[in-house]
Amino acid sequence: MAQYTRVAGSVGLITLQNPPVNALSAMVRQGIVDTMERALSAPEVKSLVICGQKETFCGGADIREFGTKMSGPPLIPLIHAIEASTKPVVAAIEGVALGGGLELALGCHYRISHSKAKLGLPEVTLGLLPAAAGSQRLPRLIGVPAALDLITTGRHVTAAEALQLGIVDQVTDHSTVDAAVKFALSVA
Ligand SMILES: CCCCCCCC/C=C\C=C\CC(=O)SCCNC(=O)CCNC(=O)[C@H](O)C(C)(C)COP(=O)(O)OP(=O)(O)OC[C@H]1O[C@@H](n2cnc3c(N)ncnc32)[C@H](O)[C@@H]1OP(=O)(O)O
Repeated sequence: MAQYTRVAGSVGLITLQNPPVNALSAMVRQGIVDTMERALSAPEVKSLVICGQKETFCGGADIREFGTKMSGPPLIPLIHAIEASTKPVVAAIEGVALGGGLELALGCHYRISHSKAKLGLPEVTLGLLPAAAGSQRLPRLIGVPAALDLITTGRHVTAAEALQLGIVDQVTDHSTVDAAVKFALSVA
């Protein structure tokens, strides 16, 4: 699921909740759809932050759903709706942003990362390719050679490398959610 709260007066905070790594289960995807709708329809909300509970952004597809019947909202339109949002959306990345989790962050307008976070598109290690437009959004963001390296190796990058490549906009050693809320207030 995803929890919705309003912080700092005008920031809608969406917190992914699916232990242990806030993977994109059907319930989490439905939670994102519902909380995005709520935040977008609230006139007092001027910008949004998406984070994960317990200092982990998102580990991607929920491996516990592999081999089960697909249910819940598909990821591609969900991420497109975030990207198309008229209110700026900031991803607050702690722990990991992997696979669909990084694709979700790439659909946000800005990304703030904790210095200890790891980011990557490990789909290739599962015999897959990033299928929620990560293979389009990442090259647009950082260029084709760097994106191809990440997509074809599946390697995880540190926050420092993600900043240098241009995947994230800011790295913090402190509270990532606080930094993202401050950033969201500044771009609203
Ligand atoms: C047909 C139905 C499919 C449903 C698809 C619906 C749509 C989904 C949308 C998009 C799909 C995109 C594709 C992907 O995202 S592919 C990428 C999937 N993610 C991964 O491959 C990450 C795998 N995990 C790891 O690399 C590591 O576990 C890591 C997150 C780095 C954490 O490492 P570490 O700190 O060493 O801890 P553990 O490996 O021991 O893991 C701790 C516990 O977390 C559980 N875990 C890890 N990843 C997932 C996950 N993706 N989903 C659910 N659970 C996950 C792991 O099993 C451990 O659990 P436990 O402590 O109970 O053993």
